[in-house]
Amino acid sequence: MSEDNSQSATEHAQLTAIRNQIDSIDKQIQKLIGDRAACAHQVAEIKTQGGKTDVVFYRPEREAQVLRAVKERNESLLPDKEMAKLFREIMSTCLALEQPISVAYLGPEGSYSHSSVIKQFGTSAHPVAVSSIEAVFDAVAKGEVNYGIVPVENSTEGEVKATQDELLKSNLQVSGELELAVDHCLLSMAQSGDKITKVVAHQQALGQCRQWLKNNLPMAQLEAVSSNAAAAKMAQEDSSLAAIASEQAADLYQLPILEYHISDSKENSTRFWVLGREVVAPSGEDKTALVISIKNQAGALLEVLQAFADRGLNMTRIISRPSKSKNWDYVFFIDVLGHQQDENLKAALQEVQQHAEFIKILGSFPISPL
Ligand SMILES: O=C(O)C(=O)C[C@]1(C(=O)O)C=C[C@@H](O)C=C1
Repeated sequence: MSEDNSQSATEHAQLTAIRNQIDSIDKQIQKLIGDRAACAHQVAEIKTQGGKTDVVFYRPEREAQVLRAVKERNESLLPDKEMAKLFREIMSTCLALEQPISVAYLGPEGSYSHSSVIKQFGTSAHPVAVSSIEAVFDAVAKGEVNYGIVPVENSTEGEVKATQDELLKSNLQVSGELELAVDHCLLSMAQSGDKITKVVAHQQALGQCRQWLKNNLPMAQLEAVSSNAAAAKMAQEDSSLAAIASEQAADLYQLPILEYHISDSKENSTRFWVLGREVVAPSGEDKTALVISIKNQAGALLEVLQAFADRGLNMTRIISRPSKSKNWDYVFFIDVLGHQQDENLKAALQEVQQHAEFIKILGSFPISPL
């Protein structure tokens, strides 16, 4: 036997041994996942006992606690977030066993909103594409879907005005929050960059990759289209085109990724909110979103801010928007750490009420562990 062969025989024996170990571990994992699913089934029976019909199966506060615990006890070679993602998927299938969950998002398929549905609910949820942010609110309010997901704020572009304006009118609850890295890729059927004559993408994506395009595809024409997902569809049919879109869009439209991470700012990310019809219980690490209009008197806004500051409550965001009821009249959207059932936040909100003409709690929800 040559040295090479003997080496590969040793390697073969080593691989066989470790693969046997993997097989045995997989068997145990499978058995335990099956046991976990049986528990979820029992949870559903408990939730529906006595013939209850208005049952809430999805419990974001519990999911956040499970995922935080997974990250906390992780001592493996896998990063905390990757380990949490695996459990995100396990819970997604367990929840689907209790009740299939439908989630409306701003389509088309392959958009960043679509990715946010999968990140928050896992792949067992049913994403339902609708054509506007207003339509997401509508679908949840009418009970056509269980939940909705809307973009709230982009790290480079700022707040999403349509979402803020709908929140002001709506009676829905903000039930969750997640942040999604907006990491653009260049997708094309072309064999190489020099075969690309045109780059298609949503105007915003073209803007976010302007420098990269100038440096790497200086000769290509740039064309703005309705969405990045629509651009991916076009690139699928014409190999002289390249689209800017997400890795998920590449998967969906079966387009090769010629280049990853082409955004000029590597930190570009969007925050999304989950919209539901139920109030979410405290998870231990929560945030509360509210909207207020203040009395037209000197120092009223300062009094509001003071009510939070006096109690050591961390305000993570404040933005103003026209109230739309009177010219030059504004409302303030405020995010503060804590749950509306926490004693100190409750007291702060009562004090805020004294200085506000109007106050609406949009919801308390878990800070995302993902
Ligand atoms: O604890 C519950 O209420 C469950 O329904 C179980 C479970 C899980 O798989 O852990 C599933 C779905 C919920 O969103 C939260 C948790």
